[in-house]
Amino acid sequence: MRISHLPSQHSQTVRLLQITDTHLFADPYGCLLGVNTAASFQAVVGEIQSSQVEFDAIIATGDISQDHTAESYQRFVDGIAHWPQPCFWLPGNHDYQQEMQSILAQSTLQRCDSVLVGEHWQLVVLDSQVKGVPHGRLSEEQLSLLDTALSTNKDRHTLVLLHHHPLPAGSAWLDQHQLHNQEDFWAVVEKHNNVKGVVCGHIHQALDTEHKGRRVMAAPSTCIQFKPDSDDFALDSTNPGWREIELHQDGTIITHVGRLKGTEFQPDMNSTGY
Ligand SMILES: Nc1ncnc2c1ncn2[C@@H]1O[C@@H]2COP(=O)(O)O[C@H]2[C@H]1O
Ligand SMILES: [Fe+2]
Repeated sequence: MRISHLPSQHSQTVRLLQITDTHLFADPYGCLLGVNTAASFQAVVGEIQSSQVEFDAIIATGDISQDHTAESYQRFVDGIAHWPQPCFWLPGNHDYQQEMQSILAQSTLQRCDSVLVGEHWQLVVLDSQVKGVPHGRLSEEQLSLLDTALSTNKDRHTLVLLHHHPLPAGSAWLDQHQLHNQEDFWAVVEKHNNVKGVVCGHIHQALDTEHKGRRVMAAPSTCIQFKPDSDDFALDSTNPGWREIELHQDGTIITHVGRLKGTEFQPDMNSTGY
């Protein structure tokens, strides 16, 4: 297992910044359904800076690239390069692992399975990608990695990260692309009492709910947003954004979503998919 450490900083509380579904292209003018994804990503990074969001690490929960190019991954690296904090990342369905592994291994970026966070927490960072299809699945290896991390560090509160949503989000078109073996995932989680939260990307919308007694959160994409509770593909006019997650030493999670202001990154609302 690839294990990283994130020492706790000034206080015992650890603050994470979730950035997800950037869908970047090699082309700086590359657009997804009318939104220039490089520009919206840069705007989100700029807004996080100007609103002085404080965080100890970034978690990038997949779909970093839309075109699988090394340049698109480099664009992500460059976009966060001014931040000295580490970035822990995992692959989404749109990612190309070979390029990811080589480009996202620079400076502060790390692909690891588990992060021991301060004295009280751990992150388990899972790969739910099934090559070439939008839905997710956790392999036996990933399920066993989760099980091992949870039992080895049973005294640490745990936040599990994966790209695909491990519960129905409430939109039929999107739920066909959810984590397909979610019963297997929850069976492992339910064996242990230290999982305090699960964080995913993929659904391009904010979510903060409870499932099987555990907190489940997702963040807006830095580009286009999907309309909640729509059985057919539909975009939402809410702005690109991010999620901030505070991990407290007693196991409490405090979280909120930040978004851009204005109307610069409105997608083509009549799009029917991509
Ligand atoms: N109209 C559609 N119907 C079903 N799936 C779609 C449609 N448009 C896009 N998708 C896929 O659904 C995925 C959901 O989010 P992704 O960013 O992974 O990428 C999306 C596409 O792979
Ligand atoms: Fe996505």
